[in-house]
Amino acid sequence: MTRPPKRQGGGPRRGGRPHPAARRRPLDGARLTAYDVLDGVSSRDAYANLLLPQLLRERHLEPRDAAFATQLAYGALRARGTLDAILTGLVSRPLPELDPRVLDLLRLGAYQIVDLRVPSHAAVDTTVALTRAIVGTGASGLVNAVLRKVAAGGDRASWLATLGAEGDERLALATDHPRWIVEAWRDALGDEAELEPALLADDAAPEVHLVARRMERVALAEESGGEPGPWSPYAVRLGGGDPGRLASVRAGRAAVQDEGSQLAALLLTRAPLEGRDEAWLDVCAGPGGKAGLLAALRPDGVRLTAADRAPHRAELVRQALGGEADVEVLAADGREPPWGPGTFDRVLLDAPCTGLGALRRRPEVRWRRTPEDVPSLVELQTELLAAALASVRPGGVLAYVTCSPHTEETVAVVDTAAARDDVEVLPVAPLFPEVPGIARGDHGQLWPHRHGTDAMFMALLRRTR
Ligand SMILES: C[S@@+](CC[C@H](N)C(=O)[O-])C[C@H]1O[C@@H](n2cnc3c(N)ncnc32)[C@H](O)[C@@H]1O
Repeated sequence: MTRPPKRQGGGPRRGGRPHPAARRRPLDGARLTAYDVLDGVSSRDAYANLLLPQLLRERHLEPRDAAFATQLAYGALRARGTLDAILTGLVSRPLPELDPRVLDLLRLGAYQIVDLRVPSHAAVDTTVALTRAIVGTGASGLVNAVLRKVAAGGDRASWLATLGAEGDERLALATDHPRWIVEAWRDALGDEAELEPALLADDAAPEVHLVARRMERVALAEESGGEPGPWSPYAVRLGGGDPGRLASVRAGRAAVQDEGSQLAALLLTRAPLEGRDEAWLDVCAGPGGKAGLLAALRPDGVRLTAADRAPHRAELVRQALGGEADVEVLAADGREPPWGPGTFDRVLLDAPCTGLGALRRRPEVRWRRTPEDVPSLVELQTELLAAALASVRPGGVLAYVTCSPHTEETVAVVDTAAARDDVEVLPVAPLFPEVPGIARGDHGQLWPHRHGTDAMFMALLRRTR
């Protein structure tokens, strides 16, 4: 399996407002911005998907430079495992002993050489200039020498051959995933032939998906220049551009939302219900993506309650639902809810999780998460699910959703709940006849290589009494 060819980056360009490091001579704005993102992630635990847009706004990069900065920053963060494996053999000291700024500069330069195939003189010269400005002349010699060796080793395919990795180690390096995530995806997929395509799809930059919440999707497609999404009747997929500029998005009639998340909200609305259908609950609603779609899709007269434990996330939900009638937003812990048992007819539990299915959007998260994160999340998910089931009236339904396919966080959590004698599992796939390949046993599982969405898991449970 080969990686899709990636666009080549250009040479030095003019940037926007100068960085402190650029006082003496102008530096390449795109590469400097990418470096600042890598540095923020390494030194301050910043989130790239928040830091990068902030820097792009502040620096007023031209669209082409902004696109290159994004490709560089996200790509180098995703590829960290492979880049470090290459650099380890070329630096005399262990990588953690290097000045962290030098390590990030080496990663940035090496990424351009092995993955973007930027001409090596451009990649080396611009990185050496950045090193001189950011760290000092002393470090630039090391960066120059190491990057020349990276260039001499060729592209990623040549380097993988040189590193001699086999089996899961090769898969991990070829697809930019830590090995434990490779294993978790294999376990969840259950199909070895699909594993590499799945991981490669998880390593590609995602399209932007929009949701038409309070407007016709055809009008949104026209306004945005996008195409209707294949699965959700409300989805529009965009090839590029800044969705924040769209009048419909600014007015709240549309929003950015992965098509998989749209299907998760749709699942709750499609679940068969007997009797009353008046009260819906979104237990873990922040920042309000699915609650926004639920509010738009509910029949007249349905009251929507949306909660989140974190007050600032509840505030984001309030903003997302601004102007909607019959909604209540609460800052509340779903394990000790302020509402009574059996209050709701339909409940969505979009549980906090490792996010292993949404790695495309958060490039550094794959290296931040560890297997040790899983047990405490499973405990929280199990408690939240038990409490959420208590909030459903007999005959009512609950959708349990995670943006992770990890079996412990998904099937195993649902199995524990389904062992109760007042709960039955409802099959998901029959509710989505238009979505092939969604069944994971009785549950639903979307995949980036099959559906072009995040790897979203969904299960449907009914309270029998
Ligand atoms: C996966 S996110 C929800 C995403 C949201 N449904 C959307 O579509 O925008 C999980 C949320 O659960 C919240 N959360 C974590 N623990 C919680 C708890 N004990 N009770 C309620 N919310 C909790 C987190 O603050 C986070 O906002």
